[in-house]
Amino acid sequence: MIALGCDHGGYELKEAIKKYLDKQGVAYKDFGTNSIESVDYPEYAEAVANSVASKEAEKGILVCGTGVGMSIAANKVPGIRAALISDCFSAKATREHNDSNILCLGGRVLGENLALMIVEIWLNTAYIGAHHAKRLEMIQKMEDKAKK
Ligand SMILES: O=C(CO)[C@H](O)[C@H](O)[C@H](O)COP(=O)(O)O
Repeated sequence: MIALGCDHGGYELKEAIKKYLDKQGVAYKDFGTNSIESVDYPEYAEAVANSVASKEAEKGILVCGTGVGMSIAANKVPGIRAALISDCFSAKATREHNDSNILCLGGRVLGENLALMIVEIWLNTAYIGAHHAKRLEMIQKMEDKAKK
């Protein structure tokens, strides 16, 4: 299951992503928001990040105006590797190298076609491990130190 969340700046793109996931038969849980009425993105970032960190969701997708606020907020939750992506190369690389578990997108930045291409690549690319695993372990150690 994919956890989805957005603020008012990402609402339209989140709805387009839902239609895409429906067509692909991919299950999702929509954590809102559910209109273009102004809301505060950290609330939705936290809900989606908690769903991913607790393993309720396999991955998450967050959309705000730029994707920046969502990525900053989601990355505060231990275990989250949220990646703000606006191109296809990085969509593939962040799955292969970073094992990113949340994709952040800018609803006011990306056209719908490019955004959906990024979603498709990101959802369908596997983490390759190998020498990248050491780097993820280093990030994990940073989180462990911050907890103390
Ligand atoms: O958090 C953001 C920027 O880092 C998002 O783009 C928000 O959607 C944006 O800040 C919302 O702005 P608004 O003036 O409240 O519409």
